[in-house]
Parts: sequence; C-alpha cells; structure tokens
Amino acid sequence: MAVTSTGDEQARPSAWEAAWEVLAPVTDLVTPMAVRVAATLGLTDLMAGDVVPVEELARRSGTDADALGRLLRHLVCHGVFTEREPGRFAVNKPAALLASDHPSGMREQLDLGAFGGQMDLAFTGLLHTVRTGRPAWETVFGAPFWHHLAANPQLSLSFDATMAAGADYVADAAGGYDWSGVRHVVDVGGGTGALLAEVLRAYPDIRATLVDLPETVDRGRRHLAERGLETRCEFAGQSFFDPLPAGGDVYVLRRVVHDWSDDDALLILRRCADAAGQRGRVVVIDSSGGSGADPAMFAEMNLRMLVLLGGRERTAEDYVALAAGAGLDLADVHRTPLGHVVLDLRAAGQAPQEQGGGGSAQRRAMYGSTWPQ
Ligand SMILES: C[S@@+](CC[C@H](N)C(=O)[O-])C[C@H]1O[C@@H](n2cnc3c(N)ncnc32)[C@H](O)[C@@H]1O
Repeated sequence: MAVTSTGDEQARPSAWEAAWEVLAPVTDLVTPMAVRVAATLGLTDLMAGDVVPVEELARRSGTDADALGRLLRHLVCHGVFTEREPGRFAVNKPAALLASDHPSGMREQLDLGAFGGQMDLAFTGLLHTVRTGRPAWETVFGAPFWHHLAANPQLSLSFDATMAAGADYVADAAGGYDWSGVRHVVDVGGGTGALLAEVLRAYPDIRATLVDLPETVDRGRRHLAERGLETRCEFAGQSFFDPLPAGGDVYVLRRVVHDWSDDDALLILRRCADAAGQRGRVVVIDSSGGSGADPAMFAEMNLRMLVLLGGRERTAEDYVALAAGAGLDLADVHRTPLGHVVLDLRAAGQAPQEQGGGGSAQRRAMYGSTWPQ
C-alpha cells in the first residue's frame, strides 16, 4: 500500500522528541562522560597541536581505534575537538581547555581517576542518598569518604591538590579577614597549608600551627618548606575531634564545617572554642552560604556535601545558630569578593556588640585596603 504524506507529520515532533528537547540538557549522561574520558586520556595533550589520524591517537593513548573514533565523533558533534578530514582529529578552542597546563585545572578536575572525577562518579549513588539521607560515596566506593581517601594515597594526594588549587580563591579567603594584631593562627583542617602560606607571607610576624590528618600535614610541611615558611609553623597531625593545640589567638576553619553534619560540626566548633578560650577567636570561612549567595551554587554544594560526606551547606544564620551551641557569639560576618563567607566568633559575652551593623560595613570597607600587597 502506498503511503501518502501531507508533510504535517514531519513538522510535528513526537511526544518523545518534544520531551527530550526540554530534558536532554539536564539528563544526558553520554556527553559529560565522553568529555571526562577525553580528559582522563589526555587527548588534548596527545594531539600536541597537530591533526592526528585516529589510529595514531589510539596508539598514543593506548585505546581501541574504533572506539576512540566513535568517542571523538560524538564530541565533535557537541563542539569539542574537530575532525579536519575523515578520521583525522585536532584540538579546537573548547578542547584546548582540556590541556594539562591550562590554568583552569579543568583536565585534572574531570579526570575520572583523580578526585574531581571520583567526586562526580559518587553521584551514580544519588538515588541511595535521596532514599536514605546517607552519603552515596560510601556505597559507590565501599567506604566513607575520609576512610576511602586514607586507603588510597594517590586519591588523597589529588584531593589535597584540588583543595589547594586556585591561587586567587585562596588569596580571597586569606584577604577576607583582618589578621593585623594576630600573633598565632591555628588552621584547623588546614589541608596542605595553602591559606596559611598566604597569611604568613603577608604578615611576617605571625606564627602558625597547621592541624590536619597526619599524611596531609606531612604534605603541608613540605609545601610550607618550599616557600621558606616552615620555621614559623608548628605541625599537628591529629584529628580535630581531639583537643586542639593551645596557644592560638585565632582558630580558623576554612571549608571544614560544611563537610560535617550538625552534630559533628558542633563537636569541631567546641574543640576550637575550648582551645581559643575567653580571649581567642574562632574564624569560620566557608564558600557559598548566606544571603546574596548564588542560589544555584548553594543548592548544588548542599547536595554535593550530602552525597560525598553527609555534610551540608549553611547560611550565615545557620552558622551563628550552630556556633551558639559551642558557646560562641558572632562578632562580625561578611562576604568576600569571590563569595567566601567569613564569620568572626568569640566566646559568649566576649564579642563586641555591633552598632547598627557597623562592624560588617566597616569590614567590607576595610577589605582590600588592609590586606598587604
Ligand atoms: C574540604 S578540606 C579543606 C582544607 C582547607 N581548609 C581548605 O580550605 O582548602 C577538609 C580538610 O579536613 C581534613 N580532615 C578531615 N577529617 C579530619 C579530622 N578528623 N581531623 C583533622 N582534619 C581532618 C581533611 O584532611 C581536609 O584537609
């Protein structure tokens, strides 16, 4: 039987096509995985600016030429890499962002074997998290986040490097607090000492203690030694759930509290409050909380923290309520240019009373002018 067409059938998308057009940008897993595989294999580096036959690229990357060709053709359809002639591929502008030496650090972040890629793969367990309220990480990788890192030194190294990356972002966090007059800063969960290095470099009279898990502290010692700063530092490889070194006048927690549930976060804040005593300060620096934050970024980080660690993103108001449970009052809070939220906390009764919000306004005005170049 002859099929006659009015032409209307082609103009009207099927229900599936109409739904897919709306949902594809938020559901497609093929393209994001393809980009990650290209980053993991280091294809941009391996092309080294040439037009490379797929067989040669397969040889260089230790992959199957047919499969690699299919991967690249899919990516070319989405604007990443270009196929100059059939079977011969080259780097274009988006693909150039995947070079190992690109300052964005994007290749490392997308590498499926490195921390960034593993973090994304944890989301294959999102359904478990939503059903149970528990971190997907422990079911996807078979152990809770910090245990898994401890058992995988390469991954732990990659995590530390990810945390220390972004010189402008670290400088923004360090510049978000007025360190003048501080004698001894204790960075609690301070990673490999990126923040401390900024503070010590800018304030030659300040001494510091780096507190973190032992292997991370060892890396921090090397990091600070390379910058000639280790003689002004003490190193405490220990848990921050145990009593903290005494003697600091500022105990800083940067991007630590959001890793933890309210109960655990309270324990950490109590350890800081105990060590800081009546005269010391506890400074919480976090990444995306509070009014004025990008709501999409806040929502994503809030979900990420749960999926990875069982933690949560908090607003400044949430932090103030949590800190009150640890016997700490808010002396000041403000936001830095790159979006860190900085809370200056003191033992209850010791915080100076802000008059008409002047403290925050003053800190905002001081930012940039007090931070030494
Ligand atoms: C998200 S990272 C933040 C690191 C650093 N403060 C920064 O902003 O880059 C959290 C840090 O907490 C450390 N950490 C996790 N559990 C810890 C524990 N029980 N005691 C001490 N440090 C811990 C990790 O090793 C890691 O360096």
